[in-house]
Amino acid sequence: MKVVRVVAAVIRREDQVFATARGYGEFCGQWEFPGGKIEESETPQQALIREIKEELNVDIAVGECIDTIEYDYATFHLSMDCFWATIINGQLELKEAQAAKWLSKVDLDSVTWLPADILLIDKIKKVL
Ligand SMILES: Nc1nc2c([nH]c(=O)n2[C@H]2C[C@H](O)[C@@H](COP(=O)(O)OP(=O)(O)OP(=O)(O)O)O2)c(=O)[nH]1
Repeated sequence: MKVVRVVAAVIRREDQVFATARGYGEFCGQWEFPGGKIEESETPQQALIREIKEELNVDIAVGECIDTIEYDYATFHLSMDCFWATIINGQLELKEAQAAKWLSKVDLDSVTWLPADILLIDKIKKVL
């Protein structure tokens, strides 16, 4: 099966994390952490800084890796490196997402996550 390597940022502000709803495609309307595919020659951290600038127009500092999520979708295998991140410059703008929310621990179950993200949410809950 095709392997898609993705990187995602769990942007943190005090006890909240920033989630976005997909604005297009197969998973339109479902919630995720901003990020995208790692291009050849990029490190995961470089890919994450680039994607967040493209999608949200802010600069981030990339922190520790939370987990690498491995998940089989119907047509591909997802391998997703998930990092803590903080905004270091700029105001959030939604360039691609249809909606966004800052979620605290008790709000994490209130949105419909992409299937692969369920595995990550438990880890985030332990830290928030
Ligand atoms: N960014 C992101 N992608 C996720 C998450 N969970 C999850 O299953 N995915 C999947 C959905 C997509 O199949 C893939 C990410 O691809 P993408 O479409 O965002 O990447 P991209 O912007 O580089 O690609 P493209 O649309 O330009 O082709 O990973 C998540 O939390 N964040």
